[in-house]
Amino acid sequence: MSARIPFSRMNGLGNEILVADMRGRADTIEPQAAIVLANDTQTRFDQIMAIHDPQTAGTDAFVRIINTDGSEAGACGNGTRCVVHYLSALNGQREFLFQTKAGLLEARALPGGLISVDMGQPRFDWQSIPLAQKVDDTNATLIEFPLASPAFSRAAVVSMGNPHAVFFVDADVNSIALENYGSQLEHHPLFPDRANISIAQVTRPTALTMRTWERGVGLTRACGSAACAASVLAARTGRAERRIVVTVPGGDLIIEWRDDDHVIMTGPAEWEWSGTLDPLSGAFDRDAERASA
Ligand SMILES: N[C@H](CCC[C@H](N)C(=O)O)C(=O)O
Repeated sequence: MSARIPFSRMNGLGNEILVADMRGRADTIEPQAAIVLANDTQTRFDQIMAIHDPQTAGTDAFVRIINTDGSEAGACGNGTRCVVHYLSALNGQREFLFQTKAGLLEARALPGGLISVDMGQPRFDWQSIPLAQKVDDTNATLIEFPLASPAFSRAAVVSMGNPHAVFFVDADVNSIALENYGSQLEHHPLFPDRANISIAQVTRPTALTMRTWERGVGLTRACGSAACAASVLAARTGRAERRIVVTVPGGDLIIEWRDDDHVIMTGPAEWEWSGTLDPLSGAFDRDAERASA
């Protein structure tokens, strides 16, 4: 019988996150446990952020990112802010260095409650995204996806530690039925590791609005790494400045693509409730309600 795992149900602008504290343990949350948690209305999640003991000197933790379908990702902006909120509430620490399977992420709890994450440098070369074949990206090539929809068919692509395709549109993103095309595009043969699919409308050089169909999840209310991807691609294609407010269904993020090529994402994280879970069965219980952390 494995000891139960402390976890917190949180969200980053409505991106539903379970933060599981696996530190001091050698086990993981088994796939069947993740399926049970994903199918319970109380614990359904877009991602599980599993905090493990550091694997590299100088880092605070190794963080595994698990999507609803059990697939693992290399980046999760909203989830990383939730991990900062969780750890900072435990011991007051405000500066963190996390390792994920895509690299290192510096993060900081700011005065006033917002959290900023250095999401690293964007990767534009086709092998890093990855794409199944070479695509000339000298001008951030827009790749043609002949779709039934007249609303969008040409995407720019980038990796933020995870693969993103962003379709820039002139229409209100809430008027486009992304759910009708998301799965087909997520699984497009050009994306050997699948891809996160976003539609984005640049409304001013310093503002864009977007929605995302997430790889391994589907439509979500926010996707932090997609907000970074859309901002970088908007700047790279001359649509926007390098510091921009990104509006997603769950709220606003501030994204800055710094001159040192690092992409800084700043936004909130919200604690909802805490409990413990069984890593084998996915059975869980909730702690007595307490004031928000
Ligand atoms: N579904 C994404 C991982 C989570 C990204 C998103 N929740 C974020 O805030 O960045 C992927 O498979 O690449």
